[in-house]
Amino acid sequence: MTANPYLEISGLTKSYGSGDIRTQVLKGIDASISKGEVCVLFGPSGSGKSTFLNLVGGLETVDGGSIVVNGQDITTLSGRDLVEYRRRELGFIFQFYNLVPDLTIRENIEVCRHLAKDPLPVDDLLNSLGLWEQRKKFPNQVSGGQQQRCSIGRALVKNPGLLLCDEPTGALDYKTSKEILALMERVNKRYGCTMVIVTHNDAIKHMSNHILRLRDGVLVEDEMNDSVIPAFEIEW
Ligand SMILES: Nc1ncnc2c1ncn2[C@@H]1O[C@H](COP(=O)(O)OP(=O)(O)OP(=O)(O)O)[C@@H](O)[C@H]1O
Repeated sequence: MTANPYLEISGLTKSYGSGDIRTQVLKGIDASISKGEVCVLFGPSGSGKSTFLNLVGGLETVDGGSIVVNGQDITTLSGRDLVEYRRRELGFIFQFYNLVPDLTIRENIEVCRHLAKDPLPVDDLLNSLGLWEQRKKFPNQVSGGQQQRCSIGRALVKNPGLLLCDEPTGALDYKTSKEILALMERVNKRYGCTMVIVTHNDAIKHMSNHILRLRDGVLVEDEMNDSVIPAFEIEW
């Protein structure tokens, strides 16, 4: 167990369906993630990675177990409290950017600012994400990598404690993927947010402090990595 965990998961279970077609997707997961860690979650297709992320993100309800985030068991929350948890504590980054096409890059980031009590300054974010020159453009006028930078900005502007990333480089080419990973590394250092990254890309483990691996709904690997390699030096 990690001392002073930021995210502590105990006995987490989840199934879908009912009767004969009931599938047990998560079969009792225990995991502890410290504040500021970059944690990567691997596993074959169908092993339960997205389900895990959705439960931690409060997007789905658990069958059993607890998910304590920053001292609060989110499995006991409902309605407004759950909305408040997602607003206050979480940023989501997905494979597809889901930007609003009619808003500029700057506006796509700004639109989430009012959700937070203590948002980050947008100009500062645009600069640290390398988007200052693109700030007045619309999503279809910038590259895929720049759109992903913008979606990272949208997740970050709320100043979340926890960034949940589902295949953040899945739609990007090799060079752009490395740039985005390097950016996430800088973001983690600069803003101190804890990251959980779901990916199929095994190379990402080298830039992570903590490696989790699911197989068929069971956690089969839970290792700390003491020799983190900067994203730009990783080859795959
Ligand atoms: N809403 C749902 N209803 C029924 N079954 C579901 C639902 N969501 C996920 N599943 C099933 O749960 C299992 C785990 O799915 P999940 O998406 O968590 O896996 P994953 O490891 O993220 O896979 P991938 O790498 O392909 O995205 C799969 O068998 C999937 O079909």
